[in-house]
Amino acid sequence: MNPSIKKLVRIAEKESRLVIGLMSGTSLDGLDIALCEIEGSGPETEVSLLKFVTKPYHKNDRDKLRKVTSVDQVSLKDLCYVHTWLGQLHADMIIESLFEWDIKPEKVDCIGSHGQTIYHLPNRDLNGEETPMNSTLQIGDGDHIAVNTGIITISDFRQKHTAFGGEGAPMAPLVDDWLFGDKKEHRILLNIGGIANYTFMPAAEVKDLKKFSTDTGPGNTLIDAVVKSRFDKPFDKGGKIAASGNVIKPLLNKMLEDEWFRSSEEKSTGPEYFNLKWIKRKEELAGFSGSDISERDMVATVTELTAKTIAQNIQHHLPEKLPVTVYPSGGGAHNRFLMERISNYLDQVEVRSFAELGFSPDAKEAVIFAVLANETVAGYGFNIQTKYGSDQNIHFGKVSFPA
Ligand SMILES: Nc1ncnc2c1ncn2[C@@H]1O[C@H](COP(=O)(O)OP(=O)(O)OP(=O)(O)O)[C@@H](O)[C@H]1O
Ligand SMILES: CC(=O)N[C@H]1[C@@H]2OC[C@@H](O2)[C@@H](O)[C@@H]1O[C@H](C)C(=O)O
Repeated sequence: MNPSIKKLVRIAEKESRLVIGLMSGTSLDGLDIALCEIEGSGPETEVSLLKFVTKPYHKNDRDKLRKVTSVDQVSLKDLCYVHTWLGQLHADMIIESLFEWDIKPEKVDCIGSHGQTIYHLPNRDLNGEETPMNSTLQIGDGDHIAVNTGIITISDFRQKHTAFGGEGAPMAPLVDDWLFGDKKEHRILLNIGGIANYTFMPAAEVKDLKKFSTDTGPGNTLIDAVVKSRFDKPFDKGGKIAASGNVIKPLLNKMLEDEWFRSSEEKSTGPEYFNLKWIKRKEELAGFSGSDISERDMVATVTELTAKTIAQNIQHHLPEKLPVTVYPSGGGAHNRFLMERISNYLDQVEVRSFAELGFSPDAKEAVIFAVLANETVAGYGFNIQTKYGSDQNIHFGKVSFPA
């Protein structure tokens, strides 16, 4: 037997595994690395987060990634190179972190790597011609991570989802209830990354309510884009700029009329859709020209749009008056003004710190990819509700061996 397969079987049979989860999000701030001890699989999965770090991308790294991420035109030469280079960079970051934590790579059973989404194209894409299939593309090659760390690596999780007719996102909801569901409390896990998404997990004791999850639209992506282009800062710390501006109502209303917000089913999106060009189109539709709206008012307006679209989506899917607790994660949870605005719209919910669920909110997505990898190696997989996938269990990701 291939010795690598033999090793994989041994790992699958262990009672608990040491798994590294990796997430490189849309805001390109760095690579999140979560070292987890995972016992069991499926709904019985238990995770202890042993170590967590975000290894920041240097400016040069970020520039390389920006050249190929969410852009319409790309040089194939750049793309080919960045795919390999990023796998190598992630491997280096893992080795460096393990060294800093004084943990030998041989101790780690496997890595679950999300990679970098460079384009996300659900067929509902509304920017131009409709595509007949959902597609999405993540780079940062798994073989390079496996070879350069010596650790079995599972990567490219989203393709199987699209192969089964799904949009390839959001995937966190697949395991959110295993890790964070509660018997008595109705919970919402709200992640505000570049894009915002949430999972509504009804209390397990209540049988007639269903889990629901979706992207809600922009998280930090429009706020960051405006702040970067008009203030030359990476983001609006604490939402201070937004708090000092006025919401331009006619523009906000034009934005809210966007077709993407209309459908109330589970859906996904990305910065390919919500970006500066999108804002410019809405300005024109509302009868403004580029210089009519002050920088601060523009940040206030896109912050209000973000808050309102998150809150409206949640409200639409919650049974009236149901008491729900929201646990926010992702960088946007640090934007105090944005969080205040969301709470303002949602009077039936209580907001509590995600840390009460056991670990830092910043680690959540990396932990999710550790759990998805654990499931690929040792679990029964997922019965997902897509066009073709409701009567069989499927696993996500591709396995790369170090040799
Ligand atoms: N103190 C803060 N105040 C306001 N915003 C903040 C703060 N800290 C982080 N953010 C926001 O969070 C962003 C980073 O969030 P995060 O790391 O969750 O995104 P990501 O993982 O790249 O996104 P995604 O989940 O969409 O892939 C920053 O770009 C910024 O907009
Ligand atoms: C295509 C892609 O990378 N989507 C990300 C992104 O970041 C947040 C939101 O948009 C979500 O759809 C997804 O990530 C999380 C981890 C998910 O799949 O659940």
